[in-house]
Amino acid sequence: MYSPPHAADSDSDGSLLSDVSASPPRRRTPPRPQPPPPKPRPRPASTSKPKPKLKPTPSGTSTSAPSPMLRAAALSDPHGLTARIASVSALTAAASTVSSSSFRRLVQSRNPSFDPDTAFTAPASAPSEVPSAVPCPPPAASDAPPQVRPKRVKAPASAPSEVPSAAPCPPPAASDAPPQARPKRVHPNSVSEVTAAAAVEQPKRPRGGSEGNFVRLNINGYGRRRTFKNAQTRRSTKFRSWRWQRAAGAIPCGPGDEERDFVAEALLEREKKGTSDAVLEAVEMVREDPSEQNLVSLLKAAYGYDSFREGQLAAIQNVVAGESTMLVLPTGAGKSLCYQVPAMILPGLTLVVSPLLSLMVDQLRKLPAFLPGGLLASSQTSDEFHATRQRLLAGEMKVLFVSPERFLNEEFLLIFKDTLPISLVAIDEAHCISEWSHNFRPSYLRLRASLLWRKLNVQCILAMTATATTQTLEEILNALEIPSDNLIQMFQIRENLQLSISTSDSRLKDLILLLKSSPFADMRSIIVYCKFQAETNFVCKYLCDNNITAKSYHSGLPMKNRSRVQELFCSNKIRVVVATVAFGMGLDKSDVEGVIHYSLPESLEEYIQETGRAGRDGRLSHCHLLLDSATFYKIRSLSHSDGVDEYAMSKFLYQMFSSENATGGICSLAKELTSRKFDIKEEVLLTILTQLEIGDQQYIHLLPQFSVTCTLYFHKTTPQLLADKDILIRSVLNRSEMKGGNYVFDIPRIANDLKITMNEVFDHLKKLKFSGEISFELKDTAYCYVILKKPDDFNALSANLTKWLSEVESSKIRKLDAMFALANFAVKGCKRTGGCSGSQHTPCIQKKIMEYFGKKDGTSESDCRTQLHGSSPFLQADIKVFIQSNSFAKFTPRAVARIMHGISSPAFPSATWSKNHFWGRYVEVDFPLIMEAAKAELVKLSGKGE
Ligand SMILES: Nc1ncnc2c1ncn2[C@@H]1O[C@H](COP(=O)(O)OP(=O)(O)OP(=O)(O)O)[C@@H](O)[C@H]1O
Repeated sequence: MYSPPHAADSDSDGSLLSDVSASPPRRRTPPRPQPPPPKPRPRPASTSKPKPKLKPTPSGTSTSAPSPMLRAAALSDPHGLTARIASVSALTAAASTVSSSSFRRLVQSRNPSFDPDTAFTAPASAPSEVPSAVPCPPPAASDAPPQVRPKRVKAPASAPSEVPSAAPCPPPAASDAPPQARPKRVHPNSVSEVTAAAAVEQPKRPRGGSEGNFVRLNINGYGRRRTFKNAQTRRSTKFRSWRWQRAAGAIPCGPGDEERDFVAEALLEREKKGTSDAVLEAVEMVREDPSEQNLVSLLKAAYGYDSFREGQLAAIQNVVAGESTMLVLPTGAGKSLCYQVPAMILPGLTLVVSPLLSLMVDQLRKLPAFLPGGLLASSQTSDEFHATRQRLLAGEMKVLFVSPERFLNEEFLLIFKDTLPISLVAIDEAHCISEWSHNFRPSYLRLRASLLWRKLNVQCILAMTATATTQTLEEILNALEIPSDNLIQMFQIRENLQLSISTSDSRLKDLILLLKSSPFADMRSIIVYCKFQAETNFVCKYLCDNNITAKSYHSGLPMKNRSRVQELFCSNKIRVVVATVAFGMGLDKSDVEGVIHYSLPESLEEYIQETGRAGRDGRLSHCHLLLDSATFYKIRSLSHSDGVDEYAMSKFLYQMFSSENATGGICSLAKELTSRKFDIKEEVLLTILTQLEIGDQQYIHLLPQFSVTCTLYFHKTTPQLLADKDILIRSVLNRSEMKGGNYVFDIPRIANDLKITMNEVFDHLKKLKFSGEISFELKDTAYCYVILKKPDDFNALSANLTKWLSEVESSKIRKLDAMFALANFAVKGCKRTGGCSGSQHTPCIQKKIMEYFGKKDGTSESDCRTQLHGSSPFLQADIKVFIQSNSFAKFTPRAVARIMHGISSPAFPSATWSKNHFWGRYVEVDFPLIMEAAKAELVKLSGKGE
């Protein structure tokens, strides 16, 4: 058996707001060559020829074309800030002075009373160890012993391009520059290497992890050559300019890597399909009269299908008529068609909100050719973002896929303000909006009708999901202000699935047995679902050792490997995929014949969704669940990893709204540090912050996440001299701490001082860096927010929030209990009448599922029958020994209970605590019981201590 799982093992692509990784891990891009910041290098031999140094050209004499940086900046600055700051060449030596003066104008325009000469006290003179524009040592002879290299600073997680060179030397000579980074890789089909190179040189905007763990992709499909195989493709639509532009390389190419290639190919594949006259004519007909007949003609012309499936026509007609609609269709029933067809018909843009990048990429790939699409994710470079924006503004895109986190980004929202009409917002996996759903995501919480109407002027909303209880549906309808009459709901489990369950004391052996006997032995495509990432690898290896070829799939694997597994599976080259829940969303393989649940699903919703991957072609398919109570206890334990104590909540709120944090100013909370300090998981912190923004009383305005701690290195001018010319540097010098001889400061604090945004601070630093004056390093990704109102009653607020979180936790546990109760009923309670026989329980499972989804909170009476052990006679004594033997740690009752259950938490991570003798020892005892026992013991001990 594998060792007890902990948070890091699990994987549910967002199915838990807690212990599991919601989405694929972000892949770090390798550090790129830095434009000016120099590196200390060994002296060249005195005999060697002096190499020409790169000298900045005086601005007045420069005749060269504008730098790529400036060209890109012109595209990329919605506020015109870049243009103002860098109106004179940023490459010139005088650039810092020039940009400083325009920056000064910016600051004064924001803050008319601001007087830079009096706003700050004179900057403290730099301590002697400050590397203030120290002249670079003369080049060393090549055979001389190399000088000690200053320690290289590790690239900050969120801004890989900002790796500073620690030494204050001028830029190195171009010719002898050592290789600083991996050579740039350009997509073989790159349309324009020049523009690709420009993109490479571009310093990047720092990003936090605000959009989940998305990998970085060129999701706009640049860097490939457009081939017109079909003459009809060329002639047709109003979107032609977009295609020609790209073919001509007018749209810059991003640097290619394997992931980009993968997406580019997906887009190419889509475009090859072409557009026909029949489609255009059919669209015109529907615009004139959206009758069933015309819509079916369009369906035939565009997709080749003869008729709509159940629910599709009604949903499409509603949307085309501008009526917001909630659509619940089983997996594989064809929900995508319900936004694609309206996107062809409606005049404006269709925005599709999707929870996972991989899902967006799949959906983008599946868009028909006549629907030009694009994608915006946080992992994109600012070039890619601005290129997409250009296409949007030019009306060259009909469908845009975005992650829910985009709605935090003002720059994104501004694209649509007044100019770009959005005809439809389609929210995929809409159940993520509801905290009562099986897959709640805090970032979905912000998707309210008020935001969509107010900020985006959206004309219609289509919410789509495959599974939702009545309570979840009510919440979605409320949040999106969809009239309940516009709920279109089909039965949630397909009739062609044979469902069976058996108890298992030895799941591995039983799995082998299952796979080697009928009906699974004859199947070509089977998915085995596991709960934890480590489990998938382990099970996969076991299958392979037993001559069953299998591959594992989970979100911890590199994107490339995942795509490969999916590809091989779809082309029937792998028979068995052992996967976490990450496998399946967007998987459109119609002939999966079997689904085996090696681990108990966390809810009936999850069970339906995963079994729904089988038999999408309508043929009889089989789904089997291996039930063991050990897994149930483990998963149930993990459900307690999100809970927060009222005490911790109130301390957290006091810090958020502390007197240092003024109303109206930008505040920040470093994610990792805050999470550890209050022992609250990062996802839960985000949930609390979102709740403070969208609750009855709006306390804060949430900003995108940002790396807020900046370390500054000066290279040319001394800090004081630069501060005289540049008010931002002046503010920095005033607000910095000296660490290791460098200036370290908090970006929000500078932004507040100068009354500008954090992006504006960052843009200005970039300008100075580009002129060779400075380099900088960013770290500490933080939640950023502006306080709108401080709470009047902290205690009441923390009590409310704690109660709400505890209800969410209970709801999650109830869902798991309902799943367990159903499985238990099938194997123990079912009388095997009415069609059930042996381990086959399709009728009774279907009946229970109907009951579950019919009830308001999705639970049934049998849920309470879940038998957790009562307290153990040794519990109290063990807790006492545990606390006493770890007296160095500051325990709360919750922390003790988590350790006894083997649950990792930010302050008590499994890496440290799983070695403890008591780790996971009481996993079968009810969590609240352990908390109570721990509380009693802690009170006793603190009484003795006094
Ligand atoms: N009216 C139709 N006739 C025939 N096939 C259809 C029809 N509508 C959709 N399909 C096909 O059904 C398949 C599944 O569609 P789609 O991916 O949109 O399902 P879905 O409901 O979004 O599934 P999931 O919940 O898994 O994302 C696709 O291959 C699609 O082309």
